[in-house]
Amino acid sequence: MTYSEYNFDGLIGPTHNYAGLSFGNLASANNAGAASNPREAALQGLGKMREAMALGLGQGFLPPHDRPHLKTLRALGFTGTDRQIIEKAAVIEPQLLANCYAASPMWTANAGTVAPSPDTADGKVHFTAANLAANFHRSIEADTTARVLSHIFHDAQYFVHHEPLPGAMHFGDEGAANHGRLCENHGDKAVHLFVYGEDGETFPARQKLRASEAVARNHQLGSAQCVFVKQSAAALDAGAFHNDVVGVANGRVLFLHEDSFADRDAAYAAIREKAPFVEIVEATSKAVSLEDCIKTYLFNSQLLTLPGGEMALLLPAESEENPRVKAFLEETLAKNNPINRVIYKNVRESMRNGGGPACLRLRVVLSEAEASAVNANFILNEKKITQLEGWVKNHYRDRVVPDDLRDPEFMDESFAAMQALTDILAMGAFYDFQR
Ligand SMILES: NCCC[C@H](NC(=O)CCC(=O)O)C(=O)O
Repeated sequence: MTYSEYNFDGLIGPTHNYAGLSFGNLASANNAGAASNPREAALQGLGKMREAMALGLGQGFLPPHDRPHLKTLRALGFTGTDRQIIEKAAVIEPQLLANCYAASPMWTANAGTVAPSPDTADGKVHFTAANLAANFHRSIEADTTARVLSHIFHDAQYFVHHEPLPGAMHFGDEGAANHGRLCENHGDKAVHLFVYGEDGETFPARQKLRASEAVARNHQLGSAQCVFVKQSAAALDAGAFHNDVVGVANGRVLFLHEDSFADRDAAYAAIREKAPFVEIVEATSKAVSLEDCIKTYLFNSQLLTLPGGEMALLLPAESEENPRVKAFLEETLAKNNPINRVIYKNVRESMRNGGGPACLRLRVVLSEAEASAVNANFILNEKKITQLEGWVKNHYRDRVVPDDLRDPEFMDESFAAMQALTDILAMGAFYDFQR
């Protein structure tokens, strides 16, 4: 059977804005209150998807969520018509309103964790939507994300869905952003690398060990297939709120910063024991500081196996602009390792909220039969991506500032866009605002 990796990118929603909501995420804090450009953001995201398609890779997408999330505002005691809810929240709880307006479901690496069928005891593809309990604006994504995943991967013959983990931060789970899969070929039974954190001096850890263990149990992974590694407090405190800011795994390659893990040597030994084929490609602090990693998101790149077998890194443009990072990448290409191509893409609108190319995608390895059971409305081809670009151009603003969130007109526009999208994708009355 042939297995391929599909990247499901988040289609960036019409309310993309900079509200400074994520403590520990330096870009989010530094750009709080700045003007965003949702139209450009969504087109940059689609541009990245086009790049992966041009490389011959399978590309899907997950739709944005309905924002502002009125269901949350109603649950928190705001009453009246939709417009009245916005007007009241804008006066009484502007920060809460901003939380309910976040377009953060765009970062689908946090949508959930996936275990492909070669890895699981029952031979099915398992999904656990992330509870994203660490941040309020993200925690309200979990229900809709679970609904989206079950909608797209609907066929129970192939796909199993687990509810987001209960218990909020006790089982804080941020999905695939702290998870990597190591194997010689996508279709092999793989070793799963789960990275968890403990609070640093400055910033809190979002992913709990007990959550990673629960996901591994849900996904029916054997203990010989799982490695649980603690991230370093230094990386966390430097701004690596998700481990995918300092490392990425693909196939047999683990590409990372040497200060990613709390105990580097023990972590590498544990990984090598279960995945002896692993090739670790590392940046030393001397070559690239953690600060440069966080600024450029060098490791938040997509490490892609191309149809010919070579590997390419799809990096944010910020990595090309930093001379030390660029030199490290050139050195990496010249060395004897499977990475032999770099591609830089502009995803600046997302980067300014702390999300690079890897944050914007959820990887799902599928057999041919599984791929043909996926809801085809969410797999891209030239016609579909052109249609989505047209939808963005019709419905999105090119400038959003914090005060715009107070204006019910902006809500109406966002819902009109979402209504049009559900029509394009034949989703029916899918979102809370349509029910
Ligand atoms: N994987 C990348 C996630 C980035 C995301 N940023 C945000 O939610 C920022 C939103 C804002 O501040 O407006 C986060 O921190 O979880």
